[in-house]
Amino acid sequence: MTDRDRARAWPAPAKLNLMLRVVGRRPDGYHELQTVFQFIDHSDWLWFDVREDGAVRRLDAIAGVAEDDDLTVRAARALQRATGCRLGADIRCEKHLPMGGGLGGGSSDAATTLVALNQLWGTGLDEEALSAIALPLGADVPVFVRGRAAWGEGVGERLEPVELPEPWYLVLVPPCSVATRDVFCHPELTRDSRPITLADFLSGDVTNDCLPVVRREYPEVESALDWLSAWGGGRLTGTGACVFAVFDDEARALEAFSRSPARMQGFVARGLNRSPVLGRLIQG
Ligand SMILES: C[C@](O)(CO)[C@H](O)COP(=O)(O)OP(=O)(O)OC[C@H]1O[C@@H](n2ccc(N)nc2=O)[C@H](O)[C@@H]1O
Ligand SMILES: Nc1ncnc2c1ncn2[C@@H]1O[C@H](COP(=O)(O)OP(=O)(O)OP(=O)(O)O)[C@@H](O)[C@H]1O
Repeated sequence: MTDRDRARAWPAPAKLNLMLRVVGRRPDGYHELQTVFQFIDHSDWLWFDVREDGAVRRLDAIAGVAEDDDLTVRAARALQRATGCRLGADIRCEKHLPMGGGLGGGSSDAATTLVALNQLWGTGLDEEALSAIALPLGADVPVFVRGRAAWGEGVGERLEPVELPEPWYLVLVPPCSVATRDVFCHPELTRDSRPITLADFLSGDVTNDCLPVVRREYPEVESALDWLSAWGGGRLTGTGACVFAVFDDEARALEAFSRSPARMQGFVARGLNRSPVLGRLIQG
């Protein structure tokens, strides 16, 4: 990335679900969850050039995702529809976050697009209005728009900001992709967990109800979790495939990563209670 590119780039950070309980199912098939979201400083990067002709174009292809299905393009068009804005955009996206990884990469790309174009187009929507456009794009998009670590309920749209420790995480990316829909459709998914409180989570209840199903269906996830057990235990983010372990300092996380088997992809990242998108927004 050149210095000029870096100055104009917008981050789309990953999230981790530090716990995930499935506490019910709505009539439309969506699942009622309890979860805790925290951002990490590992991001996709996006660039926007405003167009006067109203067209929305994606300049970098993403394998397996058609331009009209791309969440950045859908987000830009949703913002145009909601505001009547006649401007368009050329959108570039440098992907670093794995797809189907449970890191929310596509959702974060969509949220950054909403926040950035709201500023660049001068459409002036507040956080509440942007979140309302975000939810139909995906259950994870609102938390990225709001940009604060949160306790989430409903399908993830009822969000309460939380201040958490900001430890270091070793995130392993198993060589498989997990479709969120497949996990939520699985006959053996536990759907009636007892709801807990934030205090329960803070005192150590970090269950992810998707784990037993994902562990069984994806041996690659199981072996990453087994390997992390030597480092205090691994957790699944969202519906996977990524798993993570928590460390007090970066050096120890890097040491663990350096000892992981060669076939294990991954990275070390810091937990963040504020999304870097908020900082980029202030910068203009
Ligand atoms: C698992 C999480 O990542 C936790 O943060 C999210 O709940 C998933 O969010 P997402 O990837 O934005 O999910 P969406 O794109 O809205 O939904 C994908 C599919 O997963 C299922 N789905 C998703 C979320 C939810 N609470 N219940 C569901 O049953 C639905 O079948 C849906 O068709
Ligand atoms: N810009 C985009 N980046 C990534 N995926 C996209 C994008 N646009 C659409 N998609 C689609 O969204 C799907 C989910 O991608 P995403 O990166 O959000 O996975 P994920 O991290 O597992 O999501 P989640 O944690 O929200 O379940 C992809 O498989 C792809 O088909």
